[in-house]
Amino acid sequence: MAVYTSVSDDDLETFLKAYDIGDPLSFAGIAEGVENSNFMVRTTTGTYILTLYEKRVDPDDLPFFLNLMNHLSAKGLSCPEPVRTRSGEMLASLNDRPAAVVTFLDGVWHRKVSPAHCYALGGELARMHDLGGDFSMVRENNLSVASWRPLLESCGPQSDGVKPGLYAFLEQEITFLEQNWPKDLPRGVVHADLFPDNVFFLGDKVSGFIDFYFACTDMLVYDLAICLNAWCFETDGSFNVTKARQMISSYDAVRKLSDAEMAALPVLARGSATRFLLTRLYDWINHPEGAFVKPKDPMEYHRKLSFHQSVTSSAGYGI
Ligand SMILES: Nc1ncnc2c1ncn2[C@@H]1O[C@H](COP(=O)(O)OP(=O)(O)O)[C@@H](O)[C@H]1O
Ligand SMILES: N[C@@H](CCOP(=O)(O)O)C(=O)O
Repeated sequence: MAVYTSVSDDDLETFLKAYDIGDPLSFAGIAEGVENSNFMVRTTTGTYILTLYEKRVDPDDLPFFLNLMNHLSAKGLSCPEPVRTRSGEMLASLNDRPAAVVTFLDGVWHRKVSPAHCYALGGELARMHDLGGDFSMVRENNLSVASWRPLLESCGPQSDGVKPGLYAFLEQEITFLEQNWPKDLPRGVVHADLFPDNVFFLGDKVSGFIDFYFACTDMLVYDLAICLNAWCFETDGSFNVTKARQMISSYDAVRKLSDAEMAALPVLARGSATRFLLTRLYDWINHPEGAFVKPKDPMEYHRKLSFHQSVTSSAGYGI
């Protein structure tokens, strides 16, 4: 349940007076999500999402996220569009939290992913990268390779309580990644968390991307590596090469991948698996007793990382 901060009907009514979106008809907290408090607000003019940004989001990053969604939606990508207040602001404040209202996207996300979904995702991801090409703001990826060793150190010896030998395994992997991380690949705006729960579909077509709160400036093909991890493994841990081939080929049809980008996929997939293993491990070790958001399983990403360690070229991904 991701509603950390409650909002009363009176608070909402007063808050919405700053916007030109009509009068509230209904208002409900949204159970899904983990980072922020989200509410669905129906008004006389339509349906909107109200987000109150919680402590894991740095308020200084909010202008990047909101301007990015504004930029991409103006260019025709289906993603939440920040609604401005009557005085023209995308960012407001409610109950001592930074807050924003964005447009509601139709569609559902799929727990059971098909090759057709992967095909649709690859093309839309490439389109997002193209449309982000002239976005002028920059936000460095604070969860990239330079952050992994300090993150592991902050997990400390408790890591081995999750799996014996995990600390040494990760230390060795991080050393490999620090030495082999690509430096000269095309960069731009990446979503950086495009998991199935952040991609809505209507039928087999992508109807929108949500949750841009890890978006940053990084190697474009790193986003594809994140998607290979999040979309192409089966629940039994096996890698589905058909899904990977569908995703990579549809991406490549919209935005041509260079030989260097293709060749970098295995190391980027290792890096992406390491990133999610580490953040999940940190949350697993540090989640407060009785917290209502269940931490995600770090070992899922240990298994994914072990698979990528066995991949020697992009042929391992069906291409
Ligand atoms: N623009 C939107 N349109 C429709 N539903 C949305 C939108 N934004 C968020 N949601 C709903 O809220 C849930 C949580 O949103 P998300 O941004 O993933 O939260 P968090 O950042 O806390 O993980 C989503 O799974 C979806 O159900
Ligand atoms: N996708 C990440 C966790 C971030 O959750 P989200 O609800 O903000 O997408 C993971 O699976 O580790």
